[in-house]
Amino acid sequence: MELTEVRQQIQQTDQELLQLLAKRRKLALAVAEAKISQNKPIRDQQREEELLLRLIESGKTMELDAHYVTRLFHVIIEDSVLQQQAKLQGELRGMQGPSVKVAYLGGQGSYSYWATQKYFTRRAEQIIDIGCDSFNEIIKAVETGHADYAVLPIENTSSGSINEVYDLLQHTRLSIVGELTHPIDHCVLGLPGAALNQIRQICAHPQVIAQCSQFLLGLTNIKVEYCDSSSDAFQRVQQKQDPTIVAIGGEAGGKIYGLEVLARDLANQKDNVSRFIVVARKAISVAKAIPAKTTFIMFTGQQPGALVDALTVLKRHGISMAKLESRPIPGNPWEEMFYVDVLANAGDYAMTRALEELNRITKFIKVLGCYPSEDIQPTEVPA
Ligand SMILES: C=C(O[C@@H]1C=C(C(=O)O)C=C[C@H]1O)C(=O)O
Repeated sequence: MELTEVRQQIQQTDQELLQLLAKRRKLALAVAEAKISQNKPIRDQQREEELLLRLIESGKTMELDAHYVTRLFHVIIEDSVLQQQAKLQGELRGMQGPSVKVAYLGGQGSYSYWATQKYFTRRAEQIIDIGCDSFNEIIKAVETGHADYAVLPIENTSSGSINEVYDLLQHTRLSIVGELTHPIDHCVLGLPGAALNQIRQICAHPQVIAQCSQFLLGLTNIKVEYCDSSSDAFQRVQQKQDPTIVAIGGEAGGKIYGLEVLARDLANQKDNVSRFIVVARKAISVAKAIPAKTTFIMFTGQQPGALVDALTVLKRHGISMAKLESRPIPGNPWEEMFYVDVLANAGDYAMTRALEELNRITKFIKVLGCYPSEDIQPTEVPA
């Protein structure tokens, strides 16, 4: 067969795959409706396990190996669960009418830009993206009504918590209404013709520098220029037109600015993933059929055992903690505000009781938001 002919057949097959994926998505939404009327949880891992085992067996008869089949269906099932969750929350393609205005760090091509697209594509027909130069400006954009939502990075597997964002959350009346994780693949990006052994200057956001610290330690005589965002770094490299100046950022983002990859996989951790939060002026309540997270901040005072007592309240109510972070309280040297993420719905009986008790024993407590958990752990099946 001729190359062009085979390629045509591949194209036709891919088109059929897309149609089948779209059909499967629609069916998953029909399942969500049935679950809503029967008051059933969205996720059913037993069903997922049965389905995966059946597909693996059937794949073997077609010379498709188990690993390949499992990987593909993890992605498909994750999408299906997230579509169903968005539907149940009443957010699917109509979060606030047809379009949403979203504030985020940088411009087109920054990591926050991709996270914004990923989160809101499911939820709105049109995203009006409002790029900002700082986290402070992002918060202000939503507070003043200039934007409906903000997307903010809160932690990263290589560099840990993003303190600036934690500190801003202490002083805003905005609520956390969503979360998402997004893989962050750092690359060195330069003008066409640039070479890795000739670079003299690197432009990058300070968070990116922190996440690639080990790679940067191996370089000598290179100036590092801090930028407001990865897209700001790309823009600077594009404007300077000097092949010895490069940026660090994501490949897809760099492409928008005509930059090419000179090196990849720069992050200290192999799995470099950022968690983003979505904030809005109005808090939401999360449907019971969806796994929820609640984030609150508390000041316990410094008496012996104060934090243990607070955490014991969670333990007594059977509430699991996903994260505990402490940050200084401005104006009160050496006193700390604790940030707590728990795997619970703020509207549940146990959580309401726990919050009431915490209210009594702490000096200050505030719920920053309750939101659907988008951390869909894949169902593993025996090999
Ligand atoms: C579609 C369903 O909902 C979820 C998604 C599944 C899927 O995409 O196959 C399977 C089980 C559930 O976790 C279902 O329950 O059938």
